Amino acid sequence: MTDEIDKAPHIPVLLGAILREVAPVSGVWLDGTFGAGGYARGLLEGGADTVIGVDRDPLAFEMAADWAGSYGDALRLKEGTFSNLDTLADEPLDGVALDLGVSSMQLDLAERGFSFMRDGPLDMRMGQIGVSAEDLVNDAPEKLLADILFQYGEERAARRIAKAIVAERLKCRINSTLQLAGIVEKCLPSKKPGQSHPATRSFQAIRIAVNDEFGQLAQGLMAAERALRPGGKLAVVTFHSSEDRIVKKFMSERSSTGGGGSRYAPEAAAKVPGFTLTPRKAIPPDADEIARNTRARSAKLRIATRTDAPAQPVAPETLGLPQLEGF
Ligand SMILES: C[S@@+](CC[C@H](N)C(=O)[O-])C[C@H]1O[C@@H](n2cnc3c(N)ncnc32)[C@H](O)[C@@H]1O
Repeated sequence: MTDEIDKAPHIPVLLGAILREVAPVSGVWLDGTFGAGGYARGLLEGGADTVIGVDRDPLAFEMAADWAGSYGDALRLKEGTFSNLDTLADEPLDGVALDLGVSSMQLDLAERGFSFMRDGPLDMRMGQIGVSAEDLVNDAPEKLLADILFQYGEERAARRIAKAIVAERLKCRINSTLQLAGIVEKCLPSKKPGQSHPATRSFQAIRIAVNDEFGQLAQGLMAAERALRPGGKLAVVTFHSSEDRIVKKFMSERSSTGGGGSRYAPEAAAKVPGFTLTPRKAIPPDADEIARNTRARSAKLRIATRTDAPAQPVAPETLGLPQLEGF
């Protein structure tokens, strides 16, 4: 099955910027999105003593089998989700890196069902457990489908597409990627040159729902706060605005002192920041990186440095996580 994977080397996004910003790299890092191993290798070559490579997709480790051993004990691979990354590390961490989304290996394999360009079963699960895209598309109530398309894909035609999906599934089960892409395409004006494929936002939304990507991210950021030692670095690369909003809100909430108590509201205790923002703003890829790798176009890197304050959970509302009724 792995023959379908494009043999062109995977180009890790914003890895150079991470290595530059956190320099000198040292100690134990956890790469929570191992994928093709680009970050893990970069961190090891850049000075990390150990990298714990985590991925929810066992394919990532299958694909690394021919090179991972050359790093000996310095590279430890663990199948799992980064939402509980603190339980996957045995020692306080010097760094956590997250490079969100799907890998090109996953997109390349038609049978994984991520791509509207390749016909395959409507699966979209990064790990091989849980509800698939086929289950969601055929069983979810119309309102929930519309909410998913709107909230997770920012798809303005969400209601129209959800209605078309429900009409189609009354006739036959929707079970292939091209079948779903066709339904979406019929609801939208045809693609003009330079525009993305009409099904892009719907596929993104359904993938995010199937893999609970926003919930994973929120939990993963809190788990990183628990796992990092004082001075440890949290580096997160996102690819769309909803993901970046969650990271930005988390980092801003956990790096603020929140005004603290005042004579009018003495009960509002000052917050003790778990991170400082280093740097304060998101780092985009430079023109060279975008020219080399179009996937980097929409990427943003945010980095925060752990303080010695105890870790504190952050409520989902504070992070602006969409609350979907019935999901
Ligand atoms: C964009 S790729 C990472 C590419 C990697 N940085 C590299 O340079 O090769 C994202 C990877 O993260 C994995 N992933 C996504 N969400 C995850 C989660 N919540 N827990 C663990 N792995 C996850 C996916 O399965 C995929 O392999």
